[in-house]
Amino acid sequence: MGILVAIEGLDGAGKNTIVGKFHTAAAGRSMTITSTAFPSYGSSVEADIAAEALHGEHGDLSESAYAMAMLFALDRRRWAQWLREARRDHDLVLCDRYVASNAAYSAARLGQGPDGAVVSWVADLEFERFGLPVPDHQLLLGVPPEIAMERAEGRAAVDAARARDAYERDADLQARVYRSYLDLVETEWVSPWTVADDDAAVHAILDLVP
Ligand SMILES: Nc1ncnc2c1ncn2[C@@H]1O[C@H](COP(=O)(O)OP(=O)(O)O)[C@@H](O)[C@H]1O
Ligand SMILES: Cc1cn([C@H]2C[C@H](O)[C@@H](COP(=O)(O)OP(=O)(O)O)O2)c(=O)[nH]c1=O
Repeated sequence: MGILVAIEGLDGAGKNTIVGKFHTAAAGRSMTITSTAFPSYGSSVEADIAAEALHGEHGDLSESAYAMAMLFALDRRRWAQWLREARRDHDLVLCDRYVASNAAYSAARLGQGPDGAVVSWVADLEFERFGLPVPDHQLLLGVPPEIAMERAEGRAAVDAARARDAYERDADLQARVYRSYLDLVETEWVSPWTVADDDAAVHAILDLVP
C-alpha cells in the first residue's frame, strides 16, 4: 500500500514537468511509481467536452462554473477504481491535478472562500458520492500567477496543440485561483499539503513514501 499524492498549481506552473522528475527520482530510489493526469483527455467524453468548452465550443457551457466542475468530476469518476488499485500496487501514485483543482477553480470563479458552498459540494460529490480516494498528501507548486502565465504563453508559442484556453488567458482568474489554492493549504483541505517547487518539492514528497 503506497500513497496517493495530488500535484496542484496554476496552468503553466510546471505540474507535467515535475511528474517526469518524480519518475526519474523514484527509479533512483528503487520505488514503484505510477501517475495519471486530469482532465483525462482522449479517454473520456466528459474531459473532451470540457476542453472544447474552454476553447469556445458548445455556446455558453464554460460560463457555468457548476457545469464545468461536474464535467471534470464525471471524468475523474471513471478513474476511481484505477486509483484505488494503483495505490494498492505502487509505492507512489501521482495525479497531475485532482479534486482540489475543481475546488480551487470553482471557488475562484464564484468568488467563494474555502468554507463556501462550492468547495463543500465538490468534496461531497467526488469523495462521498463518486467514491474517489482522498489523497494522502497534496503538493501545491508555489509558482505565482505572473510566472505561470509566462510559462503557459511560452509553451503555447512553440506548440500549437497547447493553445491557451479561456482559463489560461484570464490573468484575473489565475490570480484568484492562486489565492484559492493558498486558502486550501491554510485550512489543510481534506489532507496535509506541501507548498514547494522543483527539486525541493520532489524530495519533500519522496521522503513521505513509507
Ligand atoms: N521549473 C521550471 N522552470 C522554468 N520553466 C519550467 C519549469 N517547469 C516547467 N517549465 C516550463 O513551463 C511550461 C509549463 O510547464 P508544464 O509542466 O507544462 O506546466 P503545467 O503542467 O503545470 O501546465 C513548459 O514550457 C515547461 O517547459
Ligand atoms: C482537472 C480539473 C481542471 N480544471 C481546470 C484547470 C485548467 O485551467 C483547465 C484544463 O486543465 P489543464 O490541466 O490546463 O489541462 P491541459 O493543461 O492538459 O490543457 O481545467 C478544473 O477546473 N477542475 C478540474 O477538476
